[in-house]
Formats: sequence, structure tokens, C-alpha cells
Amino acid sequence: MRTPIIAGNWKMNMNPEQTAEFVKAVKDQLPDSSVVESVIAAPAVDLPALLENAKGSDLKVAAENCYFEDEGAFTGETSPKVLKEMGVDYVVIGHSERRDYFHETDEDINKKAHAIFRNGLTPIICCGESLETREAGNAEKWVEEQVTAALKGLTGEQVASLVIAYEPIWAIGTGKTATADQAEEICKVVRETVANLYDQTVADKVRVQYGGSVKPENVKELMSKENIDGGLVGGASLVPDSYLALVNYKG
Ligand SMILES: O=C(CO)COP(=O)(O)O
Repeated sequence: MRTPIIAGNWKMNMNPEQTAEFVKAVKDQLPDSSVVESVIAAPAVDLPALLENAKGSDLKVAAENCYFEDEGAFTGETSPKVLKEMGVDYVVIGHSERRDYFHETDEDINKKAHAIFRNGLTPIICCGESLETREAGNAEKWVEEQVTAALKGLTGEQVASLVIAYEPIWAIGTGKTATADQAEEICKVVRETVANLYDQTVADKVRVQYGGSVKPENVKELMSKENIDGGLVGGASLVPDSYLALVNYKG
């Protein structure tokens, strides 16, 4: 049985004070983490406030990015080793915004995945096609290639423990959600890709999230799909009531 995982991705929208207020507002109303895992991915500058206020609650903490080296002369980067020392659980890597605006390559993302595991953290690896790729009929192949590249050299045990987020770029921040069937179709491709690269046991364990305009109104239908184990949520994760409605989708 895969434990559902709903993660807010705050992107660059909150400061430490807002972070503390948010966590205080939600921490006692989260589902038990063995039933649904509630995660917030926050900018590095907000992680201390997030961790401090989430202590003793069911809220898990993710960084939005990290570097693939543990330490050294890498001005402006975030060390996965330090994230682990701070008490972070997950690191989001390969988000389309990082790929597009910061020119992250499949190779960078693969190196980051290795660095995250080396430091005892768990990656949430993002993949997803542009509208152009979808309209050309290449969405499945695109996602299969991104997943294959991101997982290169990881063990079956590592892959069974990680999270892959399918986020079609055309559905991010646009209000345009993939239909639950469209989302399921590609999340299934993600799982099949893992089965082909590893085996069915690993594929049955890996958790696959859908992301792109997920909100309280559509989360239940998306989560009812066989291959969708969670959501990676931007805009709708920024307000406590909306976040609570998402993580408590089971009622
Ligand atoms: O990019 C996303 C989450 O990582 C999705 O963002 P929205 O939920 O705002 O569409």
C-alpha cells in the first residue's frame, strides 16, 4: 500500500513570519502521516521557521532545490548535507521552473538525486511535457525519457522510496488542470517506466504525484485514480484553509 502524499510547493511566495503563522494555523488539523503525508516545500530562507514550527506535528518538510555537492566553493547554492542536518525530509528536484529559468539539465537532476540519497534525504523528482510536446503527440515519450534520465544509477531500493511528480507545464499556474484521465494516463506511464527500468515490485512502491492547478475542488477525483498517489500543489497550498482541504481530502 502506498501512503498518499500531498505536498505544497510554495515557490518564492512566503517569508519566515508568514511561514510560522501558516504552520501554527494548520499543524493541529493535519491527517495522521500514516494515512496521508502532508508536506510543505519552502524556499531555503523559510526552512528554519518551517522546521521549528512543525516540530512534533505531522507536517513534513521539503526543500525546493539543492546542489549536488555536499560542500565547497559553490556560491549561492544549498547543501543537501546541511538540509539533512537541519531536519528536512524531502527535496524537490527537476521542477519545470528550474529546468526552464535556471537551465537545469537531466544530468544535473540525476546528480542531485544521488546527492539527496547520499545524505539520507528523499527526492521528489518532477517531470512533465510542454503544450507543444503534448500537441505533437510526444508527451509519453518525453516523460519516459525524463524519468529514465533522472533515475540513472539509482538502486531499486532507492527508487522504491522516492516520489515522482508528473507536472504538465501547460497546467502549472494556468488554472488549466489536466483532466483526471489525462493525469492518470501519464502517471501510469511513469510507473510503467519504473517497472521497465527495475521491476514491478519497485514500480508498485514508487509514489507518483500529479501537479498542475490541483485545488480542493479537483483533488478527490485526481486521488481516486489508480496511479496517482498524491499532488504537488502550488497556488492552492499558500492559504491554510485551502491546504487543509487538500491534505484532508479523504474527509
Ligand atoms: O508547479 C506546481 C507545483 O510544483 C503547480 O503549481 P499550481 O498548483 O499553482 O498550478
